[in-house]
Amino acid sequence: MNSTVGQHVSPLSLPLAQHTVIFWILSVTLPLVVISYWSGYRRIAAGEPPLVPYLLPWLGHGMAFMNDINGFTEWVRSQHPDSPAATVQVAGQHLYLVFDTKLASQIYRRSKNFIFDPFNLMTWGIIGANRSDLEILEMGAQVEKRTPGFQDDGRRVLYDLHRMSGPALTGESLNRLTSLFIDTICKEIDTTFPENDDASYEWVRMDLGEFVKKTWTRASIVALFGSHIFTIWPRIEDWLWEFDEHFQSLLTKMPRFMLPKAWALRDEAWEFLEKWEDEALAAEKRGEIKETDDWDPYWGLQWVAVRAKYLIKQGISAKARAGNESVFLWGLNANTIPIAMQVMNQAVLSPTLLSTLQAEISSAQTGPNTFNMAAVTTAPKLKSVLLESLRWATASPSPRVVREDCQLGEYKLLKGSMVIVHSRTLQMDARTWAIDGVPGSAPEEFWAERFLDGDEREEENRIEENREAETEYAAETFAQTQAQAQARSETAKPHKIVEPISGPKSKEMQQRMLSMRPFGGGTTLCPGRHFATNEILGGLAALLLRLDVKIDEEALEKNGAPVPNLGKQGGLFPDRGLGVWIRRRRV
Ligand code: HEM
Repeated sequence: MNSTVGQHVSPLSLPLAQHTVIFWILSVTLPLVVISYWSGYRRIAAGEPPLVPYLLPWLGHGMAFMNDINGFTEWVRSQHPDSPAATVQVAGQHLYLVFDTKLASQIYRRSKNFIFDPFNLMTWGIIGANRSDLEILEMGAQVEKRTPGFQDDGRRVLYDLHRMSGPALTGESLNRLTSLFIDTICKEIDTTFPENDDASYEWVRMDLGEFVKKTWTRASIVALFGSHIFTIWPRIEDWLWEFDEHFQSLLTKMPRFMLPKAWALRDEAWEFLEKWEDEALAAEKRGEIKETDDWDPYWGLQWVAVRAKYLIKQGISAKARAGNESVFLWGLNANTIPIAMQVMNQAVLSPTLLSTLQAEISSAQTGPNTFNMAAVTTAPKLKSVLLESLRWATASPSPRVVREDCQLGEYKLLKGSMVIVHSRTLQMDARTWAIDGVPGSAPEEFWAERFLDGDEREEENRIEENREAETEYAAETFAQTQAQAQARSETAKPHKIVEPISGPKSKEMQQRMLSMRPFGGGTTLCPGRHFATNEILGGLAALLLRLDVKIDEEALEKNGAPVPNLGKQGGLFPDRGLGVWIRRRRV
């Protein structure tokens, strides 16, 4: 046999030129690898969380981290299964991955030292803020070090935007937003399955996830950004999901020739969102929008108009405003819609679960097609399915920068390093979630009954953390005393709107709830969580009151049941379609 394929080739049999190349490669890289190992271990300061070894000097675990945060964090956890935190090296910096619920809570509470604003400013820079915008945005922002020549004229844009969202997404404004959303869902369903058309009552085959994705996306855009935006930007829904695929890569700040699609999507958003704002302002000038309107087709929800006009007044450029709207538009959908798809899939995958949920919806019904939202969102089984979907299918990494050297539990954390609480690691820890003798309770399983015990205490814990963090944030932003800042935070404190759902909570459940972090915590605790709950469970109720849905058994057998696709952050999409039969329900 002449072929050398599969045969061992001795290095000695290589030509001299190749020997020389190998010699040089080895003499350059080997010392680097050795130094990197040696210095890597030594560079860890006394008391820092244990360092995970790495090969490439400076870059460290950077590539693995950027390529697959979820897989990488899971791998780090497997290297340090009993450690509350671990250190990894990313682009010359230490990054602490936190796996312990108590440490996570400390990070969220101590908002003065574990700061989020550097990420906020970085995102603004990527989506269009110019130098002057960044100077304005830095005023009052919590940063590790100030830009040279920094001046503060008292503007507080990041803080003000942050404080506006709480009131807009709770109370009366939340109710209005929810009804706009549910009305659009109902209209969309009525358009696809008209009530007075016999054909609507025949079974048709569909992919359930795609139907939910399309309908829910349209409804949330209409509710928040109005209906006129679809005329200006007919491709908006396609843009949204393409941007979702590419946003992460923009954070690497690689040049356009390396990320042409990602930058083109950002530019597309600039073009149409600038136009959206111009046309809304023009409609206002023409007197088509009254100041008292809480929603209009041009701006959408009043809060969105108020935010946009606030940014104009603060001197933020048109591109930065458009970029900011694009990230908002993306963020509010990219988390919620995948979870809505997961909830819907799980509801129909088990006929027993489906009929229990239908029974809960029936008892919340107020008319043939209407229901009481509070009764739906607090019904035990519906709530448990939502919480289980959030546990099973979110990967929300909350990043912070360490502002000063500090002690966190048993560890010393160094100034300038990054900390990440990766919700998924907590939500998938078998020691927290698996129950002896209950095989279905393994964390990788979707178990609809897992949260029947309730979640009231969880919401209280979050609000407590949030209040502490807000007080620190306000104290610093306005250079106030702790007492003044507390008074400011109290006036804008989040509403407690989650009701107890099924009696007292067991100790075990309270412990597990501390490991639920789909909505982050502290100052950045998601203010949209109540609206997300209404979108997902209210949307499910609206759909099940209008439509009969049953699984396409043949397709399920062929394709298998969907599981979360770990390829992104935040809400995780199902990894495959779910074929179902749908028809209009006879009432
Ligand atoms: C299931 C759905 C959702 C999930 C899992 C989710 C998750 C999160 C997380 C993890 C954060 C904190 C980010 C961090 O600390 O790094 C966050 C912040 C935020 N979310 Fe959500 N979110 C959801 C839905 C929504 C919706 C529907 C809205 C708006 C209508 C919204 C608006 C916001 C805003 C404005 C912030 C920034 C808060 C601040 O820094 O002031 N979210 N979300």
